[in-house]
Amino acid sequence: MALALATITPGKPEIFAALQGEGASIGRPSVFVRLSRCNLACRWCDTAYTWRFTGDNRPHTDDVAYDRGQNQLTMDEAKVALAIAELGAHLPFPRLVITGGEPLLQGAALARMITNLNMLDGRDWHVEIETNGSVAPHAALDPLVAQYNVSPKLAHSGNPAELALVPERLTAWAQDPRAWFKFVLGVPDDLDQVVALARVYAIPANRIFLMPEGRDSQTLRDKAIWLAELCSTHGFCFTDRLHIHLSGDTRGT
Ligand SMILES: Nc1nc2[nH]cc(C(=O)O)c2c(=O)[nH]1
Ligand code: SF4
Ligand SMILES: [Mg+2]
Repeated sequence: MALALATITPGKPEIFAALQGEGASIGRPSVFVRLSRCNLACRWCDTAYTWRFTGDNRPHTDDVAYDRGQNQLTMDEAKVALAIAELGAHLPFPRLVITGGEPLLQGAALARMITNLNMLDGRDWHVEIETNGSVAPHAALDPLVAQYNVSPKLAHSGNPAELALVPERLTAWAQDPRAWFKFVLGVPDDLDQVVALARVYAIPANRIFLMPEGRDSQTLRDKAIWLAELCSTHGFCFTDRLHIHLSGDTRGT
């Protein structure tokens, strides 16, 4: 059985070790696996190579169409588990961040992969899933997940709200203590939507992170100035994008 993964270079799966760069676990040493495919299409998506394949003309700031054969790789679940175990063998607290794309589109295969990983490693990995929050986790996957990093997409993403903001899902995440919310803001006015969602779905403010939208260090610094101020005023948490400051917008980091 297989997973569709993103690639670092053609033929090389995007599985790597790095510090978690965003959110509640920022700075923690982790192994990452990036899955291919997404159900949304954000204009400013920094991983459009996971979904914007040739023939997909949905709007994106880069307007690049990616060759599927070069940017997507089908890999046996057992081999994915082995690659993760090798990269994490030295970690005293094994943490796996599963990202994408939208990883919850491959929930059943992920459940098998994680079960395999825990068995072959002999330790129970702390699994975090980065999700856009519009897809329900597969029943077999959910008990294997310690943390959901839920990033619902606001209007500036360009997605229709009925695709990006699914009421039953937002209600469920708000009630799940494993779920941390991470809202990407482009301009200060985007905050109004966060405040409205937090109110409608009763999302606790101490589980809400605001993150600047940007793919280079200077943009993040510029936006951090007003975003940090908004966090202080409204009682939300701030998160930077550590990996962008360290490595720029680079695959496998
Ligand atoms: N270091 C690092 N941390 C991350 N946290 C979330 C990431 C993502 O792309 O979802 C990411 C990533 O791509 N790299
Ligand atoms: S939900 Fe995430 S992976 Fe999908 S298009 Fe938006 S930013 Fe990209
Ligand atoms: Mg990212």
